[in-house]
Amino acid sequence: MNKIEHIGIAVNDLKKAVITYEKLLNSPVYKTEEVASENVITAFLQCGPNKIELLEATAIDSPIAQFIAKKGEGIHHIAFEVDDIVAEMARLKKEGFVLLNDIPKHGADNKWVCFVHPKSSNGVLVELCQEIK
Ligand SMILES: CC[C@@H](C(=O)O)C(=O)SCCNC(=O)CCNC(=O)[C@H](O)C(C)(C)COP(=O)(O)OP(=O)(O)OC[C@H]1O[C@@H](n2cnc3c(N)ncnc32)[C@H](O)[C@@H]1OP(=O)(O)O
Ligand SMILES: [Co+2]
Repeated sequence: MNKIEHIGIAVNDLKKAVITYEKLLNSPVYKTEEVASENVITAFLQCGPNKIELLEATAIDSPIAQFIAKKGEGIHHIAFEVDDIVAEMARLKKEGFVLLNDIPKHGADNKWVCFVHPKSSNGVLVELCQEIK
């Protein structure tokens, strides 16, 4: 894995969270994008070399709605950049990690993504991201 690609934060109200994080980071949102397959709407901010992804649920069965119902707003996942997501998925599967999708899914910000179950990674939901070229 190359580096942390983004940190995902689950929020109740994206518009309000954008105002808060733009003030906090002193940096504007550079992209908002709905990902219908995940039932989320996202907003991205840059903080130096790092990215923050704010996520609001667009449906009650969204993973974000379920997370907030159980744990409240907060850090939802850490995403790591990889060069070859299929190879990395195979490596992690062989190491015994539980992958939440068998083939890469289309994520936000022009990425292929795959999730690792938080029970496999000490209570942290991990996302693998590969840029779509
Ligand atoms: C916008 C696209 C993309 C991007 O490009 O960046 C995204 O980031 S999309 C983000 C939203 N999508 C996802 O999260 C997809 C993957 N997530 C899932 O498949 C599920 O949310 C889950 C992780 C399997 C949890 O679903 P749930 O129905 O609750 O599953 P389980 O019953 O198997 O497990 C429950 C267990 O896990 C704890 N949990 C749930 N979510 C998280 C989390 N984000 N971080 C840490 N722990 C989490 C939950 O509290 C339960 O724990 P126990 O109560 O102790 O059993
Ligand atoms: Co993400």
